[in-house]
Amino acid sequence: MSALNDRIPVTILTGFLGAGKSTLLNRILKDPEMKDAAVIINEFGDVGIDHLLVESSGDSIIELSDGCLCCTVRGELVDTLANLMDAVQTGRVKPVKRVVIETTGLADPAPVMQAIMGNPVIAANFELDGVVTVVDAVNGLQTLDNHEEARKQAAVADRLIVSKTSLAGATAGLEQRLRALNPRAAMMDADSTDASSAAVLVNGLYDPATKIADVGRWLRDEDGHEAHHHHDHAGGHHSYLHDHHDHDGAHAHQHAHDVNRHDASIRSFSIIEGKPIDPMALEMFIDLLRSAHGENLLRMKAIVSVSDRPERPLVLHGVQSIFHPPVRLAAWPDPSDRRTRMVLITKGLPEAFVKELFDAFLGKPRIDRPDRAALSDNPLAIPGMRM
Ligand SMILES: Nc1nc2c(ncn2[C@@H]2O[C@H](COP(=O)(O)OP(=O)(O)OP(=O)(O)O)[C@@H](O)[C@H]2O)c(=O)[nH]1
Repeated sequence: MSALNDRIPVTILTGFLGAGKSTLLNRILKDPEMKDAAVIINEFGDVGIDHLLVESSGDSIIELSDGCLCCTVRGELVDTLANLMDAVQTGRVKPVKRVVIETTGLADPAPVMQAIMGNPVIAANFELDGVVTVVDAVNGLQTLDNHEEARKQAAVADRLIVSKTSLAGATAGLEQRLRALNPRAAMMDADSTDASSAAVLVNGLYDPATKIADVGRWLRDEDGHEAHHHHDHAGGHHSYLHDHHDHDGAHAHQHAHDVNRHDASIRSFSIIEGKPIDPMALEMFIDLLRSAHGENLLRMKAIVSVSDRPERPLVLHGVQSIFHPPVRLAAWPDPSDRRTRMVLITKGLPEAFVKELFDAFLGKPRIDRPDRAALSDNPLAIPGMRM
């Protein structure tokens, strides 16, 4: 076990769904100071996409396999940090100077923070250096109104990074709201050089006393919480150093659902398609989803095989009603898997509904379902589905 002053600094990078965490992380990882950093990504859903899109130069991305919505993955994070320490100490991986943990957008940050500060074995080897929270200037105010997790993410931050300012109008209202939640955090624009250098991760030992009083309470509450929160993950596992799992099989989760953690109407699911998709059908599907159901679509992330250029996949990002410009990758990140994979997080928008819509646009025949033309004429009408 290392001496306390050798502890590895850990930064938690958080922010609500689609705020721009991975975008910021990709920029920061280009800083030479990040050469010996390990990155832990906690991704929602049963199909990992983030690890394909975060560009790390070394073998340093650890994917927490299961960001299932009703779990905090605290136990898995503790195991991962312990295994990382073991791998460093036994020389299986090169020394690590810093760890960055990118949480899911729905994460309550308190249990993640407590996993580092409250576990004696972890706290002997790692120290929480700071929390960096990304807040999206376009959806930020509404998200803070609607989601407690987002308010907590902002309140615990040492640095508040406001993203997408070029897409938003005035940000004074958002800044005021953030100041009320967190009077002392440094606030910066995601486009600034300060935000994209490794220095943004360096803060000094985390100090809850610099935050609003609620923060200390959340952390104390969290200390007692784990004892009551039971997981039994049939597929519970983590991987590291690019040893990514295939998540396509059915994920059998059995755990006591903690209803206080998340809004029960929030669901995550994925769509996988083996055949390349006609670009027109894709555009119509996305357009309908965005325009008719955008407010229930908290997040959509996809890597798509499009029939016009199947060798160059398209990456799509939807955040509520905003779809960011799609990006064509030069090649498939993992050439052995060229399937379209879409991960969605919805609120009150059933999985079956979205899948039927997708199948209809793909022209997959089924007798009891309207075809693409009928859906485009009347987007809300799906027989048997009441929204
Ligand atoms: N214009 C603009 N777009 C941005 C900015 N930051 C992020 N985006 C876009 O927003 C979308 C989502 O960004 P991500 O970095 O994947 O967001 P995230 O917070 O990691 O998303 P989750 O992990 O799913 O919660 C992408 O299409 C980005 O290109 C920004 O500062 N300006």
